[in-house]
Amino acid sequence: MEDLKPTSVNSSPLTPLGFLERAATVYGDCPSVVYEDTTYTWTQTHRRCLRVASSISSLGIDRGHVVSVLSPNVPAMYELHFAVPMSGAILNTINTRLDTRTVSLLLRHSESKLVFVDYELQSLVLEAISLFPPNTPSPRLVLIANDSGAPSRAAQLDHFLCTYENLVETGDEGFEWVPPSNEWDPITLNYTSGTTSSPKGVVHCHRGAFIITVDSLIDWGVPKQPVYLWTLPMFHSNGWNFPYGMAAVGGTNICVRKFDGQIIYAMIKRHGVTHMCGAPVVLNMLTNVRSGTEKLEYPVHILTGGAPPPAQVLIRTESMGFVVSHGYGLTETAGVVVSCAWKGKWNLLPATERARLKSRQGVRTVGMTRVDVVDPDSGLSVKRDGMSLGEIVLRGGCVMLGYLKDPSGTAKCMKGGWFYTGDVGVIHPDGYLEIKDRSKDVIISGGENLSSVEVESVLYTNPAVDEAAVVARPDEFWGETPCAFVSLKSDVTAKPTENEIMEYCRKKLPKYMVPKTVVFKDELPKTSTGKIQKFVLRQMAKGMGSSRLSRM
Ligand SMILES: Nc1ncnc2c1ncn2[C@@H]1O[C@H](COP(=O)(O)OP(=O)(O)OP(=O)(O)O)[C@@H](O)[C@H]1O
Repeated sequence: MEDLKPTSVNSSPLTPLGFLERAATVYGDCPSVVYEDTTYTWTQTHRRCLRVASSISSLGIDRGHVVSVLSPNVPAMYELHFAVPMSGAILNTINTRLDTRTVSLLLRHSESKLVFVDYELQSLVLEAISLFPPNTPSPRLVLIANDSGAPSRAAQLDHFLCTYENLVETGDEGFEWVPPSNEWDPITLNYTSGTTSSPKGVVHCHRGAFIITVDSLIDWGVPKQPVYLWTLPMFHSNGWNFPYGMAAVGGTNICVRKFDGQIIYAMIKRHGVTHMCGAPVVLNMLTNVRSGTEKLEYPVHILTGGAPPPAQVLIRTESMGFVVSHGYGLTETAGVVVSCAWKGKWNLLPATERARLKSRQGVRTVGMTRVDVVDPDSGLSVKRDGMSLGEIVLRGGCVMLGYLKDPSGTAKCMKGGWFYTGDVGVIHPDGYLEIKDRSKDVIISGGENLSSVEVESVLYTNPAVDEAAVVARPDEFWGETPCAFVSLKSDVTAKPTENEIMEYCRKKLPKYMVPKTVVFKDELPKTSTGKIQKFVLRQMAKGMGSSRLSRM
């Protein structure tokens, strides 16, 4: 059999871009993208993407160039996920809630040649470019005009080449899109959300994007033609690659510019939404605007990840009629690579036990090669006892190529055949993995490693608590002690005191894990993807000085 080798017949580069043409053939007259009063079909979406890709090409954008997009989840944002790489370029979606200085830095770092800018974000981008040092080439700009198609009143059109719709109109729908010459060609550049550090430029290739897309559909059990509500920002890790996934299964993408709990329920009712994704904060939103007695008319599937979902939040969400799946991944893996694969027999367990099991991150998805938890010193696998802590390491086809222009950062996390996640976890005897913390968030009190996530999950069981985050506060004696930041539910009449919260924890946690400080806040600081910014809280806790001194 040695003479049997890969040939051009069986080794075409893997890419998710081909899903679009197939969707147009199979689902041509079915809805592809719905936004306010506009509905496109898959035939239209296919043609619009080809037109935009041809226009991008005719602007001189070529293989390997970076094209950035700053936009909420509107149809142009969806289409650009195909149109940009179809022109051969690399898609760089930028977090729309970043400050001017960071956007400026990212545009320079990526050497972006062309930037698509939603009309609401034009001043952010124009100011970001004005911060470029002299003699730095500026990218050209295309305006994604307001929803009626006309440039907004305030649009400073003279800064822009044209509008997005101009590119659609003047483009060629017979354009032969540029396939990757090699499946390892980059397709996307995403800057991490910066929960713990300054953003790093994660580069993924066509092959990785193909693998994660197909893998995520299988893992979540997405059927053909789902109705998918875009509650996850597409700028965040390319919406876990579901823009490509929806083309693969001919789904309907329901786009929304902004949303809250009420809007989500209205969209579910209006469009018959079947699937959506979101960080645990989205689950919280859903349970805060409705009482537990108002049930959904039919089950809606929600995939949550991006931060640990507290068991209590899972219970509340499921009791409203949502079917929650839980996945874990990083920008560096392009989406969910570990998930809490559900066993039918667990349905027979009481709700609290089900939620406890579901809050575990789980096992590798079928597309991943290996996942392990290793001892940071020896590099050996930790015991599968649900207690031995180690760092979560991953290996598989959708791990990034590396960080852009950062060989030392890349080498630090990709070594010895593993990607080191920086997350601390355990493996339970049944083989399911559970995150205990990020290495930077672990609290070391009196030499004891303490999981902030475990303390938080107890705080979430307190009926008065809306959100909770626990960080280290310096302590002269213990080194560090847990400091809890808590926001209370708006309808709480008898607000608990600091001591009452501590007393509550004392009943449920070992002494060393009980927060020694409780700070009440109206709201906890979050990233654009709804993750609590622990580094901000850590700074606040540090600013309070030693917990020991403050109690003297
Ligand atoms: N299901 C989950 N449970 C617990 N934590 C999760 C889960 N999914 C993701 N995470 C956390 O989110 C991290 C990945 O987040 P992301 O790639 O969006 O960037 P970030 O880590 O927030 O930003 P930065 O790396 O700049 O700090 C993981 O390393 C993990 O800590």
